Amino acid sequence: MVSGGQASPSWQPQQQDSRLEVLRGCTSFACLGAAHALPHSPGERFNFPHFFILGFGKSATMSLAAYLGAHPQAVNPTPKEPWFFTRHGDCIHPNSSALWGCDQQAQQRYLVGTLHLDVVVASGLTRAAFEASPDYILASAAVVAGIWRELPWLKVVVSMRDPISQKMSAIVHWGAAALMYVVNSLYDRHPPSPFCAQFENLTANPAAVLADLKRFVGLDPALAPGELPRVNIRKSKYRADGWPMKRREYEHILSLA
Ligand SMILES: Nc1ncnc2c1ncn2[C@@H]1O[C@H](COP(=O)(O)OS(=O)(=O)O)[C@@H](OP(=O)(O)O)[C@H]1O
Repeated sequence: MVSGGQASPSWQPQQQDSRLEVLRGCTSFACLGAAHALPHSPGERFNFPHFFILGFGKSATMSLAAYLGAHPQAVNPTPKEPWFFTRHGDCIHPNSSALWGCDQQAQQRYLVGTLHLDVVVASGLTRAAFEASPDYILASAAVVAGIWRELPWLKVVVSMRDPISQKMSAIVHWGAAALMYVVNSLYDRHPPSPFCAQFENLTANPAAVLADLKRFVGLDPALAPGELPRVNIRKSKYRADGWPMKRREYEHILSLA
């Protein structure tokens, strides 16, 4: 067993340990790693955490997170956007040349308080914890490598949108056309490859894209909510009738795209 949830690098799972037993009480990524080195027992369905949703701004990321979060097998994070690896986990230590790692107490808060490890363990790994922090998609190579080092089993969902309409939406919502980068190749390189939810396909044919998405993350399609919600809809809040775009505005968007 892992004492206090702290798996030391030399710790080796005993034959009688099950993944679930090791996970119970884990308070560190090292402990999660030790648990995931053990095979699933029959009936266990998910890893912990199981997937991240990484969306480019204005690509229906919040609707996707709401859709998957409404699935009875999903466990929603608290808060919805934890920003753990980039802001709140004390993961990047300035003035240090060592590999980054996240603060130990912050890891515990994240695994237990944010991702609800106890709920997932109580379900016998039949529920999937996830999170959706928008800025992970733009994180530095060091942060992305760190995420993979700590959670190599993670499944990644990326939402994307045609850059022109993405920027128009950003101008309406935020007053500025946010830059959009290509998916960090480090996400791309790590198996399994991310699932790309392309906004135009998703909104034109939600049933087909959502069916593929549920297959990818392993949530039971029979239990899924019926429809993709409409979160952050421009028409309900902002400039419902659009605005006469100036040529220089359009050229600016084109230059960003
Ligand atoms: N179900 C559905 N159908 C059609 N369109 C949808 C849907 N859900 C979200 N959206 C559109 O996605 C835009 C908001 O995206 P995000 O939630 O990713 O925005 S944010 O970056 O998190 O603020 C925003 O785009 P615009 O309306 O073009 O501004 C939403 O309208």
